[in-house]
Amino acid sequence: MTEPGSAGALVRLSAIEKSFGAVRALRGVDLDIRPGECLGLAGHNGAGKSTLMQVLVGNVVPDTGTLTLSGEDQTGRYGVSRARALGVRCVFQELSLCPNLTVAENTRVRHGTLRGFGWRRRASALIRDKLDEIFPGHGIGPQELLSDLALGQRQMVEIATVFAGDDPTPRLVILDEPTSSLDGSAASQLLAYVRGFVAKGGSVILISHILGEILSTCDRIAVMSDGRVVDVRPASGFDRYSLVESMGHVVAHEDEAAVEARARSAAPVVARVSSPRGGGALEARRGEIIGLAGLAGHGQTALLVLLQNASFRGSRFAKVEGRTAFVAGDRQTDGVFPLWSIGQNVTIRSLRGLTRLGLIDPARERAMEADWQRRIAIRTPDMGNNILTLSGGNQQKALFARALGSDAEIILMDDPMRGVDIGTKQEVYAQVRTEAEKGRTFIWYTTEFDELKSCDQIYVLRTGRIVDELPRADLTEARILSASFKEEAA
Ligand SMILES: Nc1ncnc2c1ncn2[C@@H]1O[C@H](COP(=O)(O)OP(=O)(O)OP(=O)(O)O)[C@@H](O)[C@H]1O
Repeated sequence: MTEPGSAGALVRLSAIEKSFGAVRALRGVDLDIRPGECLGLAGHNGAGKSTLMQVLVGNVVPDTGTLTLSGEDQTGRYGVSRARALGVRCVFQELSLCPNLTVAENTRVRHGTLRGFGWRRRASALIRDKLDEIFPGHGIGPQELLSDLALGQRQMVEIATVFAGDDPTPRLVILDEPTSSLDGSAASQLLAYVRGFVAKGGSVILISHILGEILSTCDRIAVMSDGRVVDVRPASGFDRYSLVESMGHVVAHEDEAAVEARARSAAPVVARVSSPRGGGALEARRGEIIGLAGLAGHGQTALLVLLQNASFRGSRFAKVEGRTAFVAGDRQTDGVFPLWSIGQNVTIRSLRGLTRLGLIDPARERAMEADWQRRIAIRTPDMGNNILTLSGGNQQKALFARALGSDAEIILMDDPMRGVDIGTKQEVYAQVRTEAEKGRTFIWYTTEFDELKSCDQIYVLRTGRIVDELPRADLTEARILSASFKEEAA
């Protein structure tokens, strides 16, 4: 689908095909990227977006097709170092920095020219300046260990290392779901920076499941489905609904997606956290969907972990009445068992209920796997495949299936919709609501404001304390932002 008027393309991909065993990830992709433009790339989980980007950065060699950069055919001689030398850089969906190195050391790993006497000082200055430029007020020190940073901060470092340096100057930067673990404020900072970068002649490919940011930031949008580019238009030619339609989904209007505001039920309290660090207390009643909001890294994950631990060992600060399951947001570190199959990853939390005569019954295990593959649309030809053969969003679905399919009465969700496509999100929201109506309780940390509309009661955290509590009926973005920033504004 090469468009007219694309003669000056920086990159041209033509008829690109790639299969992984039986899976045809790319089925003849044609796409141009122009200098000075931000191209949005949208599509369902498993559509082939990340695979296409892996071709662009030289990690994956296509089976057939051609890649042209600045008019020069790269076929047969393209790889990671050539891509880098030509100014192609990428922020991957799964963060790729080394957790046991500092921010500055990670910068050194990415930038080979930072060698010789004084490299540490130069690396620190390079990353500090870029972080200051993209994310003013970030609060990250170059000598901090990556493993000590919150997920959102790690993502900021990853983004800053990719834009930093001129060895050579980045010409095309691919951002694969860059805002998925950033809070709204950091996400806006990044998108403003992207606009500035393309205004100076750089090119950006922005992959995101958050359609608002694609629509507001990109000049053109390409939609992928089942390994093909099925639509390319100027961003002004799409709105939220036509974009979702072109991805092959039917979108619910926001009002339908939101939970109807209702008075707080008189059901028994099943989870209680007493005034962490001197703030307000949290109470969750049976059948409620509780939202946790606030800037990323302000204690929401710690609160969920406290509840999870309290359900096993008890705690002075939290009381939990019932079995819990945890849906991790940081799937790489806390979610998937990387050596196991997709099916094993789904059933692990439910094995006790799948036994016969004290042994795991393989037939019941397979039945549960098949049931959840269907219910949550995990795209794979075989649930026996390794979990890492799934696209990022499909891995996240498997983690949902693990929790929802378990016997847990309280589901703790740590910003779990990262990377999940819009169609699946709507299905999961509906399932959460149905399960809550049946009496399950959800405590749900989210960095997406729209997801708070699915909650009954919302708590805002700042510096580890609960600083505001509001029912769904009082939810406004202004109120969440004001509670999140009050101290800084004072
Ligand atoms: N290394 C691999 N081995 C086997 N299958 C793979 C591999 N990498 C990708 N796939 C498959 O290729 C297809 C495309 O995956 P890809 O990650 O490109 O999708 P995506 O559009 O980026 O999805 P998401 O939005 O979930 O990130 C999927 O069916 C995935 O399971």
